[in-house]
Amino acid sequence: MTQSHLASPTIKSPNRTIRIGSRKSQLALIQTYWVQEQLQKRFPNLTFEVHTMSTQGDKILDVALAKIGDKGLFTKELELGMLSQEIDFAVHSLKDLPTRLPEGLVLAAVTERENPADALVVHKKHLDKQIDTLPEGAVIGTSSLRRLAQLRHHFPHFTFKDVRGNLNTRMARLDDGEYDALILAVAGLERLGMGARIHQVLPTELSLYAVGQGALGIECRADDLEVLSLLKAIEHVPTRDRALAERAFLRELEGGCQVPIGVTTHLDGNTLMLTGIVASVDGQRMVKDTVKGATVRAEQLGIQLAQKLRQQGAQEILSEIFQTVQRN
Ligand SMILES: NCc1[nH]cc(CCC(=O)O)c1CC(=O)O
Repeated sequence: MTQSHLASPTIKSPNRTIRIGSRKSQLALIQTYWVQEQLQKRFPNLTFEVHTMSTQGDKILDVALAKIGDKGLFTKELELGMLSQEIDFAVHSLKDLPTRLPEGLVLAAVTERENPADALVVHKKHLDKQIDTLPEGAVIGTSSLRRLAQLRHHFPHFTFKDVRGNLNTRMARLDDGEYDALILAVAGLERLGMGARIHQVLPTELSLYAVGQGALGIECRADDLEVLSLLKAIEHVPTRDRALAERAFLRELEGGCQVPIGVTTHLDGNTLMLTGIVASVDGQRMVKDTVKGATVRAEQLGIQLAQKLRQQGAQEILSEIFQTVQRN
C-alpha cells in the first residue's frame, strides 16, 4: 500500500507504549496487525501492543443484524476501552464504525481502501454460472439489507436467507449446501486469504457497496494529539476524502437501524463524485442520484446527496423500514 503522508509527528514521550485495541475475530486481527506493522515501520522507537476485546457483535451471533440494529455493535467495548485509557486507539472495519462517534473520540485516520465491491461466492454445483444465470429459487445468503434490497430488485426470483457467523462458518454452511451462493465483501475475503473463492465481483449497477466498505477506520481520543499525529502518518488521503463524503451521506439519512443504503465514489484529481442509493427491502422502490464537487467539500457533498434523495422519496422508504424493525 502506498501512503500519502510522511511521518513527522512530534513525539513528546519517546518511550511511550501505544496500546492498540482490536476485536478478536480473525479478520479484525489481520487488519490490526497490519496497522501495527505500518506504525512500527515508521516509528521504530515506539512500542505498539495489541489488546483484544470481545464486542457485543462477536457474542450475539444468532440474531439477524437487521433486527438488533448494528449501531456500534462491533465498536462499543473498544470505545469504552479508549475512554477509560485501557487502550489508545482502535482499528475497525470502517463500515462497522457508526457515523456518529461518542463524545471525546474521533476518526483519526482512514487507510487505503481495498476493492470496495461485493462478491458472489457460489456452491461448487454452480461454478459454471454467474449471478444472472443462477436458477429460479436459488438460496442466496446475506445478512445485509443493502445487498438484499438491491439484489431482490434485479433478481426477484431468488430466495434470500440470513447468514451470520464468521467467514469460515458462513463458507462451511455454503459448502454444506444450505445456500446456493453468498454475497460477501471482496475486501474481507481477500484479507482472509480466501480471494480464490470470489466467483464474480458484482458491478455497481447490481450492488452499490456499503459506506466505508473495504477501508479501515482508526479511532482514538480527540485530545491525544500524539497518537493522532502518529495515525495521520498512515492515512490514505484519497480514501479518507471518499469516506468522509460517504459517511456524511449516511449520517444525514440514517434513523437508528441498519438501512438499505449503498454508495460508490470516484476521484478525478480534486473532484469527488458520490453516487448513493436508498432502496426498500422488497427491492420495489429505489432512489439513486449522483453529486460531484471538490474533495475539500467531501462532507457537504454527502449531505447534499442525502437531501437530494430525500426530495425523491428516500425518507418514506427509510421511515417504513424503521417502523417495521421496531415492531418486530
Ligand atoms: N459486516 C461485516 C463486515 N465488516 C467488514 C467486513 C469486511 C469488508 C470490509 O472491510 O469492508 C465484513 C464482511 C462482509 O461484509 O462480507
